[in-house]
Amino acid sequence: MFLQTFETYNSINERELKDKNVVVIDTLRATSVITTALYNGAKEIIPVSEVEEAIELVKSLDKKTYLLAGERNSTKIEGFDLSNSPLEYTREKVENKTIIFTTTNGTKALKKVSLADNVILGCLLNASAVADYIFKEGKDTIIVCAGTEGKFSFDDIITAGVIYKKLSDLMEFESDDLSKASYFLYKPYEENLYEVMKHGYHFKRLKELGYDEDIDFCLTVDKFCIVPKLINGVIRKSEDL
Ligand SMILES: O=C(O)[C@H](CS(=O)(=O)O)OP(=O)(O)O
Ligand SMILES: [Mg+2]
Repeated sequence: MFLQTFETYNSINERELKDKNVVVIDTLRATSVITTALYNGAKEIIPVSEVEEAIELVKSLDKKTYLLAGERNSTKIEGFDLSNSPLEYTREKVENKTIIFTTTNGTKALKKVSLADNVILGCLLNASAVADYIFKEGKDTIIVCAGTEGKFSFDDIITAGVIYKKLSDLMEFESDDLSKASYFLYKPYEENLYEVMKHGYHFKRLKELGYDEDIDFCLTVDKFCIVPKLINGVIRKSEDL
């Protein structure tokens, strides 16, 4: 098995994704939100790139069955039901709902890889479940970090390093330099991820906005043992597919 890591989705050549596992990471906060929503009983999440697309899509849906969710500039979009804070995705709110979801980085990364035939979502919350999935699938794997505003983002690369470490506990594999770099960046801080995460632009931005509880939640390793999977533009728990 060969593991390759991309620091953002911009540099992805979709033809490289065929017949591979693709893991999309947006730890702060989109893939953490999606993992939490599915764990709390959401039926499915439909990622869309643009706000207008989300609003158009729900016109054909029964209002009782869906929620409009996401952010722009890290804050809830006017008229939407939920923001991009995982703490809002409680069972009471999301159970059995279809969530139409758009964010700045994560949903764009998901759209970019949507033609691949095996796309899963990773974050710190489900890192071990993702490593276990990759191990069982046994296929060459590409980790796609959403990044922040098209650039390298600490939070995503550190998460890739955590998944690398957990995968190396399960199997032997070869990897590219960025995969190795993600591991060596993470390893000295494995007992306290804050000590490295706190230097990241995205972390600092969310902290300045007062999203401390979101950060604490998203930096919790292995809170959930589920793996979200994107098939035909819809994300559901892989365990239910
Ligand atoms: O809401 C977030 O955390 C970010 C938006 S920003 O980069 O902080 O403006 O969106 P995400 O798509 O979850 O990275
Ligand atoms: Mg992010």
